[in-house]
Amino acid sequence: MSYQYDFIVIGGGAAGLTAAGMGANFGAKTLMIEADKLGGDCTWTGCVPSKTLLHASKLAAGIKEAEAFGHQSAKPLNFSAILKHVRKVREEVYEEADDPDIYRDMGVEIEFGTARFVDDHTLAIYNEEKTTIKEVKGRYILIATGSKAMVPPIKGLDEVSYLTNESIFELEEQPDRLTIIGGGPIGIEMAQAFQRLGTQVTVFDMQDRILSNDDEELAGMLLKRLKSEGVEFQLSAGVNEISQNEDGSVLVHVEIDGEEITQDGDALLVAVGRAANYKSLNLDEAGVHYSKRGITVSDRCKTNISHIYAAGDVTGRYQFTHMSEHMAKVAASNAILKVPMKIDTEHVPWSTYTDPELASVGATQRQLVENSTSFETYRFPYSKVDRAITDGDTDGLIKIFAKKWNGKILGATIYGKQGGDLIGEYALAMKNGVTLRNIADTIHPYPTYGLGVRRAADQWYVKNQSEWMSKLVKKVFRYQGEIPDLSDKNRIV
Ligand SMILES: Cc1cc2nc3c(=O)[nH]c(=O)nc-3n(C[C@H](O)[C@H](O)[C@H](O)COP(=O)(O)OP(=O)(O)OC[C@H]3O[C@@H](n4cnc5c(N)ncnc54)[C@H](O)[C@@H]3O)c2cc1C
Ligand SMILES: NC(=O)c1ccc[n+]([C@@H]2O[C@H](COP(=O)([O-])OP(=O)(O)OC[C@H]3O[C@@H](n4cnc5c(N)ncnc54)[C@H](O)[C@@H]3O)[C@@H](O)[C@H]2O)c1
Repeated sequence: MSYQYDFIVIGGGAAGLTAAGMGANFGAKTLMIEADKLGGDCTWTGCVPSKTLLHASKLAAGIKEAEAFGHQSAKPLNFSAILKHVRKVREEVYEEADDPDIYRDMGVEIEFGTARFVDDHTLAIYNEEKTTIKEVKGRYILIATGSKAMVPPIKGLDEVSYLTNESIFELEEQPDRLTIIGGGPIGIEMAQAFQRLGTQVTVFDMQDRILSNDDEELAGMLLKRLKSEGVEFQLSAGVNEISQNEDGSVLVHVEIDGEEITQDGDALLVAVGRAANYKSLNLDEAGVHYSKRGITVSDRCKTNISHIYAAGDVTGRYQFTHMSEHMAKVAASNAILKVPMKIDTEHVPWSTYTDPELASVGATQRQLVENSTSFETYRFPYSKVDRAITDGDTDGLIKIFAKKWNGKILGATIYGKQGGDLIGEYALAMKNGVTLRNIADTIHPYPTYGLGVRRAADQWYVKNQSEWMSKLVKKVFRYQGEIPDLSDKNRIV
């Protein structure tokens, strides 16, 4: 069979862009098909606008803090100007990283339109009027069509106006009161951003905690911080119904502990998870297997059809930009280069970009306990990180889960300033077999937050210091001092 293309990539988000670039780089005749604009969720409706808004809200909080130091107050903030700035930054990122010409220069051909399978090697590309523009055949095909906000089956939701990540960054007017359903990363980041910009935020979650994929203790610290900033939380809250007042405000009817409460808000954000984008693809024509969660792939990002791969959010596995890129690399390596590569499931880092940040890598404490893995927890509070003290925010804690006898790191989690950046050091260490002892013995500059990473690793030495060894040293060298009390298991040095 002859194919027009060696490699066809459907979707031009983080996964698609990475894979298409790789394909062209290795001489595969590559076509990328995109239904909208290159850049996908991350650039337009996800990471970039959310992180820009969080930064704007951090500045707003900083202005308030500066007033306490005697600085003159700035002008009241202009919400629509802030949102305009958010949208401008998106354009900048697009021009710098996602502009089609960047990819054309790499040798990638691009077609704008929606792709659907005609058979397992053929795709029809159609426009908004549903007219087929052309049909293309590819030897290898990568599906990277991402995800969109999941709409939960709550009574009345389809009759009210509500926001998702696709519409929240298009707001022109600031809501006085914002109700958020969902205490996951999207709900929590937006809760802090809007609260700091002056909106009264209330978050509802059906679980009894927020950020359920993160360490319970650290997520609890973040919850406390957000409450202290004025965000209201209703947890273990099952939303029964949603309705709208005549003035446009949205009523959320919730049951908590058997009691009905009604929350009135000027706007409602629904952030209860993601739904994979596969319905437009006609997967049955290609025989590709999928479930409600997304397209089923192996650890090599291969579907059940040997020449069709899938990567990123559409697989429903790890819904992060860096994992979309990583999966795309795995898929392209296997398809184009025939280099067997698997998804690195053991060293996945993630971070929620609140202030302070909450970041993790590797196994969580809960996973280790569930798997009956033996481990020790090494803790180090930000109140002992000098840089946190000089910056005036010591709210934070580093926790490392590691093997006691050799300091092998199994997982790490950080709640505190720069947590998202710091977690990369543990990811690098874990991936390359660097132990807590190695980190403890590595010189880190003073006074940085990174020094906290080293001092947390020092705790491995502290916990492994035994009384008999200290006594032996004292005896051999005939020292005169007292051996400190080493019996306190929670001693932090
Ligand atoms: C508010 C928010 C904040 C986030 N913040 C972070 C963060 O800080 N860090 C992080 O790592 N992750 C973050 N994420 C997650 C991140 O945005 C996604 O994991 C990532 O963008 C997924 O990339 P992707 O390539 O798989 O899909 P997408 O970026 O969604 O790209 C899929 C592309 O496929 C196109 N497409 C769909 N169907 C078709 C079709 N049939 N034919 C042709 N094209 C099609 C779409 O138009 C889209 O451009 C955030 C998400 C949200 C919603
Ligand atoms: N910083 C980041 O890396 C970042 C930021 C935002 C989003 N993301 C990605 O996007 C994904 C989606 O984020 P998300 O926050 O929408 O989803 P999520 O699945 O992570 O969290 C959804 C929350 O909504 C709650 N929920 C679900 N249905 C509910 C209902 N009917 N009533 C009340 N609560 C309900 C769940 O208990 C959960 O806590 C994340 O998992 C993450 O992969 C990443």
